[in-house]
Amino acid sequence: MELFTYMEEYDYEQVIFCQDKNSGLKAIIALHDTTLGPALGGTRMWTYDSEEEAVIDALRLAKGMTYKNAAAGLNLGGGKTVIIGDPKVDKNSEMFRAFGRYIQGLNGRYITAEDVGTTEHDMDHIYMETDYVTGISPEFGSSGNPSPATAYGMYRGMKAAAKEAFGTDSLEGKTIAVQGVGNVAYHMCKHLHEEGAKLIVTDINQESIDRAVNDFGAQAVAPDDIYSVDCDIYAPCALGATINDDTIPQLKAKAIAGSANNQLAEERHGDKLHELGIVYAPDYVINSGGVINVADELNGYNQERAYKQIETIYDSLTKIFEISKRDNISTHAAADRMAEERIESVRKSRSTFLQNEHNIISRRQ
Ligand SMILES: NC(=O)c1ccc[n+]([C@@H]2O[C@H](COP(=O)([O-])OP(=O)(O)OC[C@H]3O[C@@H](n4cnc5c(N)ncnc54)[C@H](O)[C@@H]3O)[C@@H](O)[C@H]2O)c1
Ligand SMILES: CC(C)C[C@H](N)C(=O)O
Repeated sequence: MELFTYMEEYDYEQVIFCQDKNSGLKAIIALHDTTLGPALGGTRMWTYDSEEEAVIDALRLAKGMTYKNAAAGLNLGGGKTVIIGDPKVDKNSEMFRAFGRYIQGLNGRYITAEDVGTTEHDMDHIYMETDYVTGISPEFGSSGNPSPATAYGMYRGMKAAAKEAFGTDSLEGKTIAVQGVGNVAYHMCKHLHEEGAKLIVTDINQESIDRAVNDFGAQAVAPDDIYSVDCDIYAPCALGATINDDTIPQLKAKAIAGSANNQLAEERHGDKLHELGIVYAPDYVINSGGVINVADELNGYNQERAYKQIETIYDSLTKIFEISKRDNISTHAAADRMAEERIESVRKSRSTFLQNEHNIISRRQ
């Protein structure tokens, strides 16, 4: 891969490779755009087939965070980390402490939190070395694991998508096909079950399936069958790129509303959904509840304030659906436009030189 060519094409600021032989740490921090403020984005730990695949994942996820934070109205830029390794066998506390020291070295340009494969406990180890970490244990005054907040935003966003697709935002009696019932989707399913939705779930982890079947009476299907099940809403909540040339023709759902980052394999798949009249809730808008929640820590965490802001995901999606209809563009293009306009207007308003620029981190003390 021609790394600088890729960085230039999508306008990335910086990529940092971190290695620590003692703990086995191999991490890639990608910083996409810090116009709005320091980059806030989670740390993913995953087994990648190649180093190139890991770099591309970090880059794609970091760009997604720029758009997510901008669309959510946060004064934060976009970045993300991937740690190469199997979270079940390769983790140790030294690894996260070593990683924390690399974050500290960035002096506030990057703030991290959880993502797939990392936990509140891992964030606590990072916190031993740096302040630039959120989603640590609540006893440190933090908001804790962001998954329940992401799930609540997902639930609100799914209602907005239902309103657009079916004319009512009630999910009672609706059939929702959930791919991946991990941290976020489990909490999301709880809200959906309480409202009377029917759930069809899949996962590659049998324990996660059993939990959803036992707790919510969900019907379980094999991983490859989730795309073609009879349902009203498809919720991709595992990893990215599951909306692609193979899966779109199989979908029976009228709406897509899931938590996974980078759901569209390519932008053209979002256009295809628009053509087919499938309501797509752009991933980085509907799944922004977690980042809204951890970002609130930078002001001294207040759950009521954070959840009030998470509620606005419903309105943001409604606005995106309106723009999509008005301008006959896909919903992901409408969301991108909203995020880019915000970044541009702030970029223009920040042209004046300041010796000591104020930013959100200065409020943290
Ligand atoms: N945790 C958050 O607050 C948050 C916030 C925003 C976005 N997201 C995104 O949402 C997604 C889920 O996050 P999470 O924290 O719940 O992660 P998680 O690891 O707890 O859950 C993911 C689940 O997907 C399953 N899975 C993986 N590959 C699969 C496949 N091919 N088919 C079926 N199931 C599969 C895993 O076994 C796991 O149970 C990720 O893409 C993450 O980046 C998470
Ligand atoms: C809580 C956030 C900082 C990170 C989260 N995994 C996301 O993708 O939004």
